[in-house]
Amino acid sequence: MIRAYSVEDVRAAESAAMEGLADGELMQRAATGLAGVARARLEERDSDAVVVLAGSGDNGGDALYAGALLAEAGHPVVVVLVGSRAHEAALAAARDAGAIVLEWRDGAAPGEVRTALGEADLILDGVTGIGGRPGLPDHLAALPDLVSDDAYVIAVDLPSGADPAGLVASDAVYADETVTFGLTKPVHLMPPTEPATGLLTVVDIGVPEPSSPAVERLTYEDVARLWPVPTPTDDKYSRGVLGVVAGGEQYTGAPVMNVTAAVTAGVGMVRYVGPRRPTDLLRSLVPECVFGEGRVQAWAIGSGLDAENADDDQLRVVREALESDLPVLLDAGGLDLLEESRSAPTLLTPHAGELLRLARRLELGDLPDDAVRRAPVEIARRVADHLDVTVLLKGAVTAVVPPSSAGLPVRTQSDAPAWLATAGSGDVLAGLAGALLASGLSPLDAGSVAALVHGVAADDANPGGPVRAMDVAHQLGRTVARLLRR
Ligand SMILES: NC(=O)C1=CN([C@@H]2O[C@H](COP(=O)(O)OP(=O)(O)OC[C@H]3O[C@@H](n4cnc5c(N)ncnc54)[C@H](O)[C@@H]3O)[C@@H](O)[C@H]2O)[C@@H](O)CC1
Repeated sequence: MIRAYSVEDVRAAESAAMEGLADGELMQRAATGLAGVARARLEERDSDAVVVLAGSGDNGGDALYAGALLAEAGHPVVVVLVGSRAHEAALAAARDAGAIVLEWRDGAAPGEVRTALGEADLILDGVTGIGGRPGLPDHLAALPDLVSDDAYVIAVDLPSGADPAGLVASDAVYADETVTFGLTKPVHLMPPTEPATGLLTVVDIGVPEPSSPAVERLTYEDVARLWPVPTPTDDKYSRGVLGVVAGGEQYTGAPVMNVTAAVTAGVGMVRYVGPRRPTDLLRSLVPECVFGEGRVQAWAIGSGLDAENADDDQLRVVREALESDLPVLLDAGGLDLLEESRSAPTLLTPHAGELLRLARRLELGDLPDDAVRRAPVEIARRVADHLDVTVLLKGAVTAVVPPSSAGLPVRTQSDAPAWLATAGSGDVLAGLAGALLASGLSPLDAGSVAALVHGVAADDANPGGPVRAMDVAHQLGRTVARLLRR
């Protein structure tokens, strides 16, 4: 498990670590680790010229001390001071080591700064760290255009401009790599900010780990730990029966993908409830599936289901499922059918548009069109709290957000190649997560394990290339086996 801690917890842990250490010791450790990574990247890339962007705070201090170490090692270093102040001792160290010092404190970039940025092989971005407000200072808006495409950008602690809490989207430096100190922070793992982080490298500076993370990310080991592996005494019922209510006469593909995914992921049995055409199709395509009502351990409801034109039988079964004490997953059209909170485990799997529609239907505050893009986890949290459900918000970084009442951290996963953004992949995810709910996992575990396995299976199905949803569904069993074997 990868764990990230809130800025307050990071600051408290750093203060605890500083007790008994000489003044500035942690910053020296941070700068030494940062300079070590920077030197390795310069060497790997057979390159030389370094530019240090240094802001007003301690993040600028880290960057300046690292710049001093790189200059001492013989690299040409240009320091660009971009804040109203600079860390004095660190700046003196950089000067003493031979760095050239330029200023770009406001307005357009001076010519010599443009030249330095255009010629840099490696840039250390030390504008803001965990003390940063979201967004770049106005005068740095043009920064991305001034950086050569060939330069390797290392963000110091976090990409400047990105919200340290990872809650809101903003202008930020997009780094190739982020070197963070001691602890991972939410900015590195959350949907609106992770894309700016690049490769994440954690340098140990001796900061103790706080007790409760704000964000978690599952690794392959966690999948091996959480996956419901059958024992010799299991049978198809004890392994979990998933009921699927999906599709209709017009939408026949979604149930095929739900059911194929659940069967391939190894659920004990799947029962499908739906009208004639999807039923006939499933009979020929997924012979393992059984049809009609019966006992189930969880429901996956809503993929390809048009709530307004749904079959009466389907609507009745959905009503009964929602009133039952069984776990329910609601996807796509199923999201329109949830009116109130239920006491049993419930997992919603919207994409951004569906989450916005749902939050608006529930009248959860002022919600402009870009609300979910700007603050995805906050909007998911509003829905989770209002309905007391877990919300899995699908995206390049998928967030699984439990209700605040659960007292659990958000989980985020970014295992999927961009190729997975294709019609039907959400139906596969719903079938997979539903299978895990049926085998007894909590909504948080089912959602996060499903998100990881879904993403890895997409890559396994066709590494580095396009992938169709059905291929992901067919790949699931082999990917699970691979992850369990590790
Ligand atoms: N506290 C510690 O023990 C350690 C801190 N370290 C470094 O210290 C950093 C935190 O330092 P600070 O608390 O000084 O905070 P920062 O260096 O992140 O930034 C604070 C400064 O930037 C300005 N600022 C913030 N947002 C801005 C924006 N959007 N536009 C323009 N200016 C903005 C603030 O007014 C302030 O002057 C960490 O990220 C890390 O890099 C490391 O040296 C390791 C040890």
